[in-house]
Amino acid sequence: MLTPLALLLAVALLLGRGLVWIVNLLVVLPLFDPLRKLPGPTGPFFFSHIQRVVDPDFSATQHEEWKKQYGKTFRYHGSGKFDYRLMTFDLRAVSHILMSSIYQKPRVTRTFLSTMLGKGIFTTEGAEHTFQRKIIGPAFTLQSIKTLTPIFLRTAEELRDKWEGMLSNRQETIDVCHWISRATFDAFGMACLTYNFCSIHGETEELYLAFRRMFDLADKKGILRILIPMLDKIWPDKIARSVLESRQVIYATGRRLISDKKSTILDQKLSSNGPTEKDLLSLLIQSNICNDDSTKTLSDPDLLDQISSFFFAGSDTTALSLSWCLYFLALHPDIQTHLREELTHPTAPPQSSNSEDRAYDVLDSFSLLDSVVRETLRLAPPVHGTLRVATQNDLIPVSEPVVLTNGTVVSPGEHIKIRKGSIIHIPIEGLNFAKDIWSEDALEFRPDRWNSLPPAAQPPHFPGLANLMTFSFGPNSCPGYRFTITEMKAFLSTILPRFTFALPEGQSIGKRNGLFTRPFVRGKSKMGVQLPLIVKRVDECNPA
Ligand code: HEM
Repeated sequence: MLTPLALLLAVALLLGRGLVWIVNLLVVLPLFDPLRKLPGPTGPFFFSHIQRVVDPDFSATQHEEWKKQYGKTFRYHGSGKFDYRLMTFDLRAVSHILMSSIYQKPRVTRTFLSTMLGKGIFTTEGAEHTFQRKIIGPAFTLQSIKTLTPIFLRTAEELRDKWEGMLSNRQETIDVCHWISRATFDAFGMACLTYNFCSIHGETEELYLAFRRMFDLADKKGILRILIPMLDKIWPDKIARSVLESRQVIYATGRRLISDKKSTILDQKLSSNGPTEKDLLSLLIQSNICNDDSTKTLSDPDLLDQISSFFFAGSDTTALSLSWCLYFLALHPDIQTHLREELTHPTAPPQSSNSEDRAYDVLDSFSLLDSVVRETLRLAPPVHGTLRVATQNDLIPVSEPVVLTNGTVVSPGEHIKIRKGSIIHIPIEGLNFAKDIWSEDALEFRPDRWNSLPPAAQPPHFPGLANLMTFSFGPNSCPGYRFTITEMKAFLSTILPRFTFALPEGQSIGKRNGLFTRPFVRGKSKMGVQLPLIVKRVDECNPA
C-alpha cells in the first residue's frame, strides 16, 4: 500500500518525466535539428503549414511561391514551429530519397494502412518489401496487362450500355465519378480475381460492399485514431468495427477463391498446356509457388492482403483519373472533338475485345488518346504527395544551391544534413506542375505538349514512371501504372465515340484531398464526392 507521500512522489515523477519529454520535443530537439538551418516559411509557434501544402486549393500556387522565395529545397512547419519538415523540388534530392532504403514510409501511415490491408505491400519495408515486390512482379508485366485489356473493354462496353439506358430515360446529367467508380471496380474484380461484382447493374454483391465500405470508412477516420492506433484495439468505434467486419467478409470469400484457383492451377500444371489463368490473383499464386526460396512464401491471408492492397491502390485512383479526364475534356470541347475524331476515323484500326494482343495494340496506336491520358495524369494526380522518414542521419545531395539561414551556401553536388526521424514531403502534384520542368503553361491542360516534351521533363532529367511523378519512382513506385493507362484508354475509346460531355451551366468543380484527390461541386461540398456532367449521345448532337 502506497503512503500519500509516496503517491505524491510518484505523480510528481510522472509529471516531471512528461515535462522533460515535452520540453525535449518542443525546444531541445528542434534547436539541434539541421533542418532548422534551411530556408522556409515561418509563423507562430503552433502554426502548421500542412493545409497550405496538401489542400489543392492552395498547394499549386503555394509551391511555386515558396520555390521563388527559398529555392527548390526548403523546410516548412508540420504540427508547429518545432516540427521541421523537408520539402524538395530538386530532382537530385528527390531521387536520393526515393531510391535509398534509409527513407521509409512513416510508421503511422503503415500502421493505419495495415488496419485495412493487413501485411500487404504498403505496410512492409526492407527485405520483406523486396520479397513481396518480387512475388507481385509477374502480375504487372506488359504481357499481363495485354491479357487484361479485353476485360477493360468489355466493362467499358457495359458502362456505355448502362449510360445509353439512362439517357433514353431522359436523364441528362450523370455523376460520372460515381458511375466510373462502379465500372472500374467491376473491371478490377475481373482483372484481379475473375470475379464479377456486377456493380454497374446494382451495388448489392457482398465482397464488393465489403471493399467499398472499408475504403470509404478509411477516408473518414479521425486523426486521433490514426495517430494512436491502440485506441481501435482498446475502444473500437463504429469505423473500426466496420473495417473489421469488412475484412472478415474479404477473408471468407477470398479464402474460397484462393482454394479454387490453386486447384485449377495445379490441375492445369499437370496438363500439357500449363496454367492458363491470367487474373492477378492467379499470377500471384503461380509466382508464389515458383518462388525459388521455398522457405519463404506468402500464406493465403498474405495473398489476400496483396489483393486488398491492389484494390485499395488501383480502383479508386484509376476511376478518379478517368473522371478527371472527362472533366478536362468537358472543359476543352475542341480537344474532345479531336479525340473522338481520332478514335472514330475511318482509318482507325477496328477494336475487338476478343483478341488480347490486338486490343492492346489498337489502344496503343492512338497518339492523341495517349497524350490526353498522360496530360490528365499529370494535371490531376490522384495521389497528391507522399511522405518518407529518415531512419538514420544522412546527407542529401542537391543539384541547385540552397542558401541556409546563416548565409552559408550549399552548392550543387554538396549535401544538406538530415537527422534520423525527420519527415520529408515529396510533392507529387508539385513536381507535375513545376514550371521549370513543364514550361510556363504547366497548369494548363495541353495534351499536345506530349508531342515534344521539354528536355527537363524527359529522362534522364525527369525520373518519374511514364514521364510523370504521378506513379512516383524507385523501389516503392507504382507497379500498376501500365494497368491504369491501359484501362483509361479502354474506357475512353469505348465511351467517347458514343457520348459528348459538357459542364452544367454555372457549375464549378473543386478538388478535395483525403487519401486521394477527389472532385466535389463548389457550394455543394456537403453532398460529398461527385462530378456531374451533361452527357449526350453523339448522334443526337450531330443528327444525320
Ligand atoms: C491513377 C492510378 C494510380 C496512381 C496515381 C497510383 C499511384 C501510386 C503511387 C504514388 C505509389 C507510391 C506510393 C508511395 O511511395 O508512397 C503507388 C504504389 C503502389 N501502387 Fe499505384 N497508383 C495507381 C494505380 C495502381 C493500380 C491500378 C495498381 C494495381 C493494380 C496499383 C498498385 C500499387 C501498389 C501495389 C503500390 C505499392 C508499391 C510498393 O510499395 O512497392 N496502383 N501507386
